[in-house]
Amino acid sequence: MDFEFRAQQDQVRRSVEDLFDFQGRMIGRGTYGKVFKAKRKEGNDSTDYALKQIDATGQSMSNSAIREIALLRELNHTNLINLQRVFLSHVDRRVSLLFDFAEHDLWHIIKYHRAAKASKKIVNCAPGMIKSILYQILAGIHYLHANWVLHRDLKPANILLMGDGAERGRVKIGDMGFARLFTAPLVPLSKIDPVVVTLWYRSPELLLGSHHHTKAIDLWAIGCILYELLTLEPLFHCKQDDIKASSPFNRDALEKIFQVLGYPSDNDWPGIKQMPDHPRLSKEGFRAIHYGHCSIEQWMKKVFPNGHPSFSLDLMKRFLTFDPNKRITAEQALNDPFFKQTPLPHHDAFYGMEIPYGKREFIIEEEDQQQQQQQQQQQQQQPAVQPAPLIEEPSIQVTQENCQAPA
Ligand SMILES: Cc1ccc(-n2nc(C(C)(C)C)cc2NC(=O)NCCO)cc1
Repeated sequence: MDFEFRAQQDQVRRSVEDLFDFQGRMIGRGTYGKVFKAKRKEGNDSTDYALKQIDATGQSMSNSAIREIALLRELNHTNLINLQRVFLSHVDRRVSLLFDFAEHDLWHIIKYHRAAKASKKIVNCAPGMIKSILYQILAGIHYLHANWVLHRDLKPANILLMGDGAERGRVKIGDMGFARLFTAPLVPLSKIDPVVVTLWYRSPELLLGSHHHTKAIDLWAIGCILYELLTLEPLFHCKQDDIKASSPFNRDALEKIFQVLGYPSDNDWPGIKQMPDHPRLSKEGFRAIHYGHCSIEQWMKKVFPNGHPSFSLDLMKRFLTFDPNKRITAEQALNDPFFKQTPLPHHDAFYGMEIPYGKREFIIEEEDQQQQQQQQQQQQQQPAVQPAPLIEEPSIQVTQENCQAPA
């Protein structure tokens, strides 16, 4: 290495700390890094950025950083998160990725509407909001699939939406890689298991041990997200006990899918018998007869006895098709008549409404928490405050009474 040239470069090269202010403004933490809300220190650029700091000390971390940079620099679509710049710091072996900052995401938006429903607070949403969000998700995923890129972990937390500004209401699909992106600020980050993943959006072929990740896997997840946007409840809500150790076969997740869709017949999914874990279905006591009365029509009739003004059950069924080879593609979904009916999808999903959702909250680092708690104790001479429990979604059975999803 030309150490003299490198020393010269280091002199002129400005570090991310020189250029951006982000200390104490962490908005996410996960398997390989932290994400901060950052602002330029100089000039009159008042834009907010998301700064992802990856500790590339370990081999796997630097491999994931390389993979992320290599992928994102090849992608360019209005509905995908945009990698603006990369900073490499030799000193602390840290990689910093600068992204557009998205104020909102579907995890928070759904949580907001659930809380409003629970407290019987009416929230005015534009009639076409869900349709616009769905259309933009499909547009972003269609672009990924057209470039032979699969997402593999679509879920509400990975569907970002821009706040007020030039791209107001624009969906930006990301991959936050956070098992629990947002926690109660008082929970020490070290208590969060970064590996726990949610099964709620996982397709039946993956649950039956398929080793082939396909585009259809992403479309199943979109069907689950659509349902959750409409009802504010996860469609296939199942216990998330120790998923790390278990095989892809998850009894609870499959049980929930069969309860909603019924048990797949050989005609529904001829290829089910070739699934690696198909033999476990009968061993684990699954019988078609147990689900004879179950179907998505029955399920939706229970949830929306009078139908729902802004969605198409046919389209929902096309996403939630057992056989991945029969499942709708992103391109077919974008061309569905649903998107040609008023209200038409809009590039601003919040078009025609005020944005009621709060701004992102900063996550307090564990050491800061301890410092804060010590200060609180000193002030109050009270016993140590126990960390608040993780925010877990309470599961409530969706009924017509409590199902007032955003229109
Ligand atoms: C290792 C790795 C982590 C994340 C990504 N990734 N992939 C995408 C898609 C949705 C455009 C495909 C986006 C990202 N990365 C991010 O969204 N990064 C922002 C905060 O983590 C890729 C690779």
